[in-house]
Amino acid sequence: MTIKQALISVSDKTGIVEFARELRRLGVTILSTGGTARLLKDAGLTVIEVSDYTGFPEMLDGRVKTLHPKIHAGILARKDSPEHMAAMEKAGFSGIELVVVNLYPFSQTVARSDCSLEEAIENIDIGGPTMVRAAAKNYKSVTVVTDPEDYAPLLEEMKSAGGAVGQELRFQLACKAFSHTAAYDSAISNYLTAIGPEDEPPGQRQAFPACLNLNFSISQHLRYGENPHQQAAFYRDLAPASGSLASYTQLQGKELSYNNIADADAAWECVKTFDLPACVIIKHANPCGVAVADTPLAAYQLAFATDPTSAFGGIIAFNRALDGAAAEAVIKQFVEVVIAPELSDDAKQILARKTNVRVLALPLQAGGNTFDFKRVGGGLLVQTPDNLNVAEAQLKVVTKVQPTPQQLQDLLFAWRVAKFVKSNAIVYCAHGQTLGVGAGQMSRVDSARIASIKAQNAGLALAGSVVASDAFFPFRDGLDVVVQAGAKAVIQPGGSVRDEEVIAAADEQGVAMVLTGVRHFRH
Ligand SMILES: NC(=O)c1ncn([C@@H]2O[C@H](COP(=O)(O)O)[C@@H](O)[C@H]2O)c1NC=O
Repeated sequence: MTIKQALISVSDKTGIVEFARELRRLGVTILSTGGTARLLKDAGLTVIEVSDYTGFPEMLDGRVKTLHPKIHAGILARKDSPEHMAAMEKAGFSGIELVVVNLYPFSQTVARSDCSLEEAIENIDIGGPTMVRAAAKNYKSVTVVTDPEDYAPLLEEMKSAGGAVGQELRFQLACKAFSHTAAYDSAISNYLTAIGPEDEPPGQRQAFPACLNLNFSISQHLRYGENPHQQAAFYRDLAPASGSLASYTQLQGKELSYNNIADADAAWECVKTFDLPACVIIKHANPCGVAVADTPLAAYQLAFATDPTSAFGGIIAFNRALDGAAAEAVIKQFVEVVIAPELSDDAKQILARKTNVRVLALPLQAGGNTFDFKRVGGGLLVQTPDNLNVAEAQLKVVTKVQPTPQQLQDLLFAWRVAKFVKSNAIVYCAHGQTLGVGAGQMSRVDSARIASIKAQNAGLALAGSVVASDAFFPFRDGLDVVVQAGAKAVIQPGGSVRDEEVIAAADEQGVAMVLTGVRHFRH
């Protein structure tokens, strides 16, 4: 479909002058709205103002600019329909073969904490989506562009095809256009259904919209899901939070699997919470070894030592640049995925010896998802993420014995790890290293037993260790198990009806206990 006439009306004016200049070189007539037309004219381009074209001036503060039959008939007329063409001729209208529109910045506007409802409403674009949807519907006759990233490929195609655009690209751009307006309307619906009919101060807004619209775009089709008989795909947020897993760059290795991505996320979120150089090894969504040390190599060696059996086929994440020494150690074990903020050239070369190992580089930045989701039959559970990190000042010592400064440091480390272990979680630690992890048990006392068995299997002594419990001890039995195993200090939320009995048991056995006042269930 050869492009003779284009309509350009954009809020985001990135690259528009250069693009329009190339269109003019290809002999395209340009129709344009107020601000866009001014910009193009100032750049020396010949442009027809939409208001001159329709003979109808913009009105109502720009609420009506392009909403005119001459524009919409030009976009919606089917070139392959003799009836449409005859009707156009009778009306004296000409066709518009290219629509270049991007919308008022609604999401950016409402993201501002001082945005009023009135301002939000004025940033709801009406004429733009109308043209975009019309052009996308009529993609067999019209090309629609909503993203400046598409200017270059479109020009390339037009230049190579004498000013025409093929059906494949027109269809692709139409799909993108409908996704664009869907995401736009989703943002409006999410915003408006989260507030009342009156303009409320932003602080009083409900966090949860009455109608929750989610927009994700496909990042990759996966070979299969959690199991080979399940089909799967990975979708990314349209704008992933900074430093989140979806922003990874894969440097080498086999294609990521569904389980790889889930475990890589757990590893990355966990390792990101540490300030010191840290290493986290994940298996089946649980940390099987975590450590902080002076170097990535030392952190890896300590993390691996926690549970070498489970580390087999694990996902390993670092919060520091991976150097050659650490890479050399890592490739000695069977590893599925290695993640680091960056990798030295040495590390890259060493990992390249194991061509199957997936290596991901991810910017180490703060930021995370706004909501966590869990699908249940016929519904969706939504919550804010568990991004609470307890500080030393918030801890309450409840026993006669006070923890030593070293124990306090280890208790905080153990507490951070416990947050990433499936409940019921029991985590033994010492000197910035996990010694035994009990995960996902239905009873806390069993988790405590399993964690000590695992430490024993790894040849790690628990005498003098500290231990974290992700939620309170409902009875003294769990505490008795960890003390018997050798723990000398315990961190737990408190809040059980039997707290007194549990604290008395700690006093009786001469161990220190600190309460966090918050729990970290993870399911
Ligand atoms: N009302 C209309 O008829 C209308 N037609 C186009 N727009 C929008 O106006 C913006 C461009 O305006 P300008 O060219 O004046 O900078 C674009 O984001 C476009 O989507 C309109 N604005 C809002 O609805």
